[in-house]
Amino acid sequence: MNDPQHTTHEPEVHEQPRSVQDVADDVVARVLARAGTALQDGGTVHSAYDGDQLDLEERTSLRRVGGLSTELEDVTEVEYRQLRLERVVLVGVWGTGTAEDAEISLRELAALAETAGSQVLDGVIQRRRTPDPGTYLGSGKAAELAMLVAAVGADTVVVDGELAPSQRRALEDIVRVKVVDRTALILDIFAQHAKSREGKAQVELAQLEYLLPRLRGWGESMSRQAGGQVGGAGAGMGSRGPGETKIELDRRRIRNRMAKLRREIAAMEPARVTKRASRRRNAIPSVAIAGYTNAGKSSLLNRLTNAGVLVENALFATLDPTVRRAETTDGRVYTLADTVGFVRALPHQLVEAFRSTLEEVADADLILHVVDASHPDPEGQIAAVRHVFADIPGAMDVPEIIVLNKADRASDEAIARLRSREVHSVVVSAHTGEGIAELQALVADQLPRPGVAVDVVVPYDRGDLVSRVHEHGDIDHEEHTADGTALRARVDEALAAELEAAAVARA
Ligand SMILES: Nc1nc2c(ncn2[C@@H]2O[C@H](COP(=O)(O)OP(=O)(O)OP(=O)(O)O)[C@@H](O)[C@H]2O)c(=O)[nH]1
Repeated sequence: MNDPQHTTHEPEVHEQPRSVQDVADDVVARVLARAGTALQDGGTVHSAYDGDQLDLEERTSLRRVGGLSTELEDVTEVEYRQLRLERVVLVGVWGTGTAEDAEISLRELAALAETAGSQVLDGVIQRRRTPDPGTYLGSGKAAELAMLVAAVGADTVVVDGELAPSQRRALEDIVRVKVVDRTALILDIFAQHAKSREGKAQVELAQLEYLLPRLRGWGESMSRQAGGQVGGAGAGMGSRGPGETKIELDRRRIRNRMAKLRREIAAMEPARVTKRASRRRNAIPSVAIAGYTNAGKSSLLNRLTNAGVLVENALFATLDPTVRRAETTDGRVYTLADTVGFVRALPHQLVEAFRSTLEEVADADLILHVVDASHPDPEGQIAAVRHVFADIPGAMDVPEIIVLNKADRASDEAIARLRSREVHSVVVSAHTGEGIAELQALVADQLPRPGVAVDVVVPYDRGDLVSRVHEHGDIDHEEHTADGTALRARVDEALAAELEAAAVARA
C-alpha cells in the first residue's frame, strides 16, 4: 500500500550542474511530498504545510524561484510560478448552441490561456449533450486527446468548463499531463493582475474558495503522477490521498486564512465607501465604464479623460477600479470609474470576491457599457455582462448607454444589427476618436442635473461658493453687482442651503 505522505518524490540525480529551475523542481516535489497536499490552480501550485518543516536551503530556493509567503498565520504557501502552463491544448464540450458558439468560446479560452502566458498548440471540441461525469470527455475522445497531447508535446490541457475534482483526476490519468479548468485559469490571470492590497486579498480569497473542496484531489493527483502510476478513477482512490486528519488540518488552516482575508477586506472597505459617500455628498455625478474584457474600457477612459491608464491587448488588464475626474461638454464635473472586465461564465468565486468593486456599477448614475463591435459575437458578450449586472443589487436600475466601440474595425452590418437591437447606443472608436463627441453629448444629457433652483447674490468674500456652483451646478445667469455675484442656477440641496445662508439679503 502506498504511504501517501512519503511517495516517490525522490529528487532525480543530475550529473550536470543544475539550473535554478531544476533545484526548484526538486524542492517543490519534496515539499509537496511532505505536505501531502498540493493545491494547484492555473500556473500556481500552492502547498499548505507547516513553514518550520522547511530547511534553510529549501526556503531560499523557493524564495528565488517563486516567492514564499511567510506572512500567513499558521500556514506557509508556496507560490510556484515556474510551473506555469506553457504548451497547452484546449478542450471544449458543447451540448447546446451552434458550432460557431463552440468556436467562439474556444477562441476566448485561447485568449485567456495566452493572457496567462501560455502557448496554445491546438484545440479540440467534442459535441455531446453533457460532459461525461467520469472523464469529462467521452472515452474515445479522451484517448484521442492523449495522442494529440503526446504528438504536439503539450504539458497542459485546459478544459473550457469547470471540472469536478474527480473528473480532473480521471482525465489527468488518461492524458498524463496537468489538466486545468477554465475557472482555475481565470483565477490565475486575476492573481497575476491584482495590484492593490484589496485586489490581491480578494483574488486570494476567491482562489482559496475554489481550492478548498479540491484539497484531496490535488494531493492524490500529484503523488500519483510523480510516482508514475496510472489507474482508473473510482473507488479506492481516496486511500492514496493524504490522511483524513491531514486534510482536515489543512482545511482548517485554509479556512483560518480565508477568515483573516475576509477581515482584512472588510477593514479596507470603509476607505472606499467613505470616498464614494463623499462623492455622493458633494453630489458629483458618477459614470461607471463596464464591459466585456478587451472591449476597450481603458482606452475609452483615456479618451474621455486623458488619464494614461494601461491599455493592453490582454484580458483583464484592469482589475482594480480606477476612478478619474471628467467634465461634461457643458463644464460639469463627474467621476468616471473603470471596472473589472467581464467574461462569459465569470467564476462565481470572483463575482463574490469582486462584489464590492462591482458595486461601483450599482452606485453609478450612468453605466457606459462598452462593447467590441468588431467581435464575432458582441451580443453574447452583452448578455454575459448583463448576466453579472443581474447579480449585483441595484445595477439593473442604473441607466445604461451601449457604447459600440472599435467602429474603425467593425463591419457595417454588425453595427447596423447592434444599433437596431440596442436603442440607447452610440458608435465610437476609442482609437480614431470617431463618435466620442456624440458620446460626450449623451453623457452630458443623461447625467442627473442638480435639482434646486437658486437666485442669490453671493458676497465677494465667498468666492469659494461661486466656484462650487461653477463646478457642480448648472448656471443660467451670472452677474457682478455692487453687493456680490448674482447667480441664477440649479444646484444640489446641500449647496443650495449654503448659498441661501451666505446670500446677501436683497431689498
Ligand atoms: N481597433 C481598435 N482597437 C481598440 C479600440 N479600443 C480599444 N482597442 C484595443 O483593444 C484592446 C483592449 O483595450 P483595453 O482598453 O485594454 O480594453 P479593456 O476593456 O479595458 O480590457 P480589460 O482590462 O481586459 O477588461 C487593446 O489592444 C486596444 O488597443 C478601438 O476603438 N479600435
